[in-house]
Amino acid sequence: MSGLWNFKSLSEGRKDRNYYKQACLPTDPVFAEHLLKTCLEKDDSLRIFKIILQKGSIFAPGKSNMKQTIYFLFYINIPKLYLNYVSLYLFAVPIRCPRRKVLAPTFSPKNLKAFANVFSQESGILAERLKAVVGRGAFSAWQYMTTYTMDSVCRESFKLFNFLEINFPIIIESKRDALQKEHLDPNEDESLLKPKGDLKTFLELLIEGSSSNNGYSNVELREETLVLVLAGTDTSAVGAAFTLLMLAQHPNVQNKVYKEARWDCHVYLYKLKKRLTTHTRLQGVFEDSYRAVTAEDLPRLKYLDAVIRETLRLYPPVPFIVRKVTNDVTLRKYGHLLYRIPTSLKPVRLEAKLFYIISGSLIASSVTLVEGCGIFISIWGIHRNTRYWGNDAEQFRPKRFLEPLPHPAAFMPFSYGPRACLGYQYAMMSMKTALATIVRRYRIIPSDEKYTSKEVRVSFDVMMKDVDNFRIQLAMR
Ligand code: HEM
Repeated sequence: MSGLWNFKSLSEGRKDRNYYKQACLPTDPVFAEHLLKTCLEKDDSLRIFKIILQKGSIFAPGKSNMKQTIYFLFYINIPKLYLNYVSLYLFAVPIRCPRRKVLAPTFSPKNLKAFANVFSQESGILAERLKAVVGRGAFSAWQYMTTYTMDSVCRESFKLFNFLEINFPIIIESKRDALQKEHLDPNEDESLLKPKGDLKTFLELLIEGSSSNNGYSNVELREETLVLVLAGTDTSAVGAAFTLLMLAQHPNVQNKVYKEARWDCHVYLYKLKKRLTTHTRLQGVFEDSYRAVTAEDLPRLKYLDAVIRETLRLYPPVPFIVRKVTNDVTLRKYGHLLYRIPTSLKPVRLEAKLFYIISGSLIASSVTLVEGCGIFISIWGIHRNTRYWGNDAEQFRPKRFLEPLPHPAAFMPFSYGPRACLGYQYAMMSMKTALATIVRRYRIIPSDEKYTSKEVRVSFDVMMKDVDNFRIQLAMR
């Protein structure tokens, strides 16, 4: 990951203060939190994605209207970190990002509950597919996990192949018509485009959310659906695949996850049996560990939740976020540390009054990031910052997530602030369902049993991945 630090930086010095024109790489949550709440535009270095996704949510302009420096100075002077958080939240003027406004209700609790059925069905299919590799030595889990997330998202989006063809406007129009018709006549037969049951596709939910004048146009609908497909597939697949690696390398952790899933299953079964004495034909479905995971199970799988979070801490699928400064932002000293700039980024002309050199890094009393400056928030660095996570920051220890966070922004795999990931809960539910289903059926073993704690080597291309392609083995329970 060191490559992340080797980009070129040019600093334009201005008198009395430190000005950074090009690069800023905070690894401290205090600064990251401030920057993520004040700098809402994506940097131009991401223009290749802008070309693909056009103005889709991830790159849509975000309007920041916070008086950043004042709030920041206010909250860094308050000693209790959680108070800092509350004060910033209360003082921040709400952000208006029209694209996000329409997209956000798609992830309402009601819709999420309905999506859980899809995860459950797709996890069952995933577990069946994995049967083919059980007991047959090492294989790459990547293709299985990415098929699972792609199938789940696409079932909720619409038929991907239709989407790839040019007839997207026709699909939208027919869906608009169908929804309107349904609205007028609720007894009408179900549209062929609509999946069975309560579940609405992402596209239908977005069209519904676009019924007012401020809703999406057809072009915007296409952009947002593409955003959901791209943002929601590989990210969750990477998260789940890294968790499989961690479970393979830490058998004790895996045992706890397994016990939690089984125990939970029994409690559920017990309650269900009491209720279902007359519905005996259903009992067989729930009698063994093959029972599908339901939306109600997910909140109870607390240890699994901690395991996934600890994995995302050590191996965040999106290891850094790129933003652009649109108004000068000043970061000031707090505690003993101000701002760490790797020596390779040492500016040519720096005119601050106070400098500290700590182990090859330059620490200044205040840093002003000028308009146009690109910011790389290092999620990787924040997640391994020993100041917050302790000296064992590099260790896999899921128990940390059963305790309060050391700082609200110390854990941010889904980013932080007004432009944080919209699919956060969706992703957690999807990963939990798949992992709980796999662990209940199979024992996960490292690709080479001799190296149980082999260090994971990562590479970075758009997302962070395992160089060895997430290789594991499976055995029947
Ligand atoms: C483990 C899985 C995931 C991770 C690690 C992840 C991470 C992220 C990160 C870091 C950002 C923000 C980038 C920034 O702050 O500039 C983001 C934005 C976004 N994500 Fe996710 N994501 C995940 C899953 C999903 C899923 C499943 C969906 C939807 C189905 C989704 C939809 C979005 C959208 C729409 C945005 C743009 C939000 C905005 O700019 O207003 N993500 N995600």
